[in-house]
Amino acid sequence: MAYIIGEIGQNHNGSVDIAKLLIEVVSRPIHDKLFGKELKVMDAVKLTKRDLSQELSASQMNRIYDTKHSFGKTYGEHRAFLELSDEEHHEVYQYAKSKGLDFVETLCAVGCLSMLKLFTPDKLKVASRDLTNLPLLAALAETKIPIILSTGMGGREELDNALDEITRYHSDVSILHCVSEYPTRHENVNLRTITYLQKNYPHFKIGYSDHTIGIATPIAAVAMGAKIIEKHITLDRQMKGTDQQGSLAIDGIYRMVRDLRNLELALGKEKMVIEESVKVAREKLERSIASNKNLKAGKVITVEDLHMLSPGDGFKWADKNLVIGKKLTKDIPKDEIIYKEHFI
Ligand SMILES: C=C(OP(=O)(O)O)C(=O)O
Repeated sequence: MAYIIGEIGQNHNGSVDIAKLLIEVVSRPIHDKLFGKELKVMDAVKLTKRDLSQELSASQMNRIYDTKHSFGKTYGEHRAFLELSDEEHHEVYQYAKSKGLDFVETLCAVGCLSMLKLFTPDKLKVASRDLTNLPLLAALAETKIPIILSTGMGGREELDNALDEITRYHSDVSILHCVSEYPTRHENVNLRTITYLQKNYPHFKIGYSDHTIGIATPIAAVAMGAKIIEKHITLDRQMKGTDQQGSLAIDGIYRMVRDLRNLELALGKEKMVIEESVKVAREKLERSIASNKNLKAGKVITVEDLHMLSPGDGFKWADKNLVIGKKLTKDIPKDEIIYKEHFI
């Protein structure tokens, strides 16, 4: 089953309570009315930690940021408002674990590793923008915590360099196909890259980090064999914040997980099998050899006497030679199935 990560990112709007509320919601199992079963929603939630001293150029940090989504007068103030402290990350981690969820953390700079003194996330995520940040990759890999690597801005060369760096320390690495376009238009998603990654990186788990609107693309990614799905989640798509509108709210999260889990069940086996469950329909609806006219006892059956009718519990046409040439032991009216006990 695919491992589903709910990316909270900055949709907590700087509030531990909002992060906890989201975790509370995605840790509640959903009851699938159609199939009468309970489904676990997310396997993990994810937060992102930035070190603002290692984030942006001074001019970018000091630029006026005056939009309806801004939480500060400058972009730097806005970012600072959205940043949770190490202790707050720890609190959210503990809450997620208490709710039975894994906790994944994107660490955006070497300075962020201080957080690991407080707790150990289940996995570390490398955001697409840091695929080429080899010093950061080395520092993350040195912790020996499993790594999930996103590739939304890179190609083969960048990915190979990143893997070379990380695998100097360990090889518990998963690779996520991703397109860093927000939101990603469907024509740019290139889901077939998942197949490319599966073929070219067979020793790594391949997944997909989604930025499209809606739920079709992550579900299709699972159909293509993605083993990890990351999707942005929010309490309400109308909330203040640049990422809220492109994220899935509760209803969408539930639908995605329900459809994705049902799809996994539906993928089933590769060979052609006649399932037990089909047998009822098969007996009722398939065709059997039947009389196409009134046939008298003693008649030797010929191909001209036969056609095919339902139900399907008699002879198949492929077995017609078991019937043709046999002598009827009783009258068979027109349009009746001819069974074994009707002839010798
Ligand atoms: C931006 C992130 O990831 P991705 O590149 O997969 O969107 C992240 O993990 O913070």
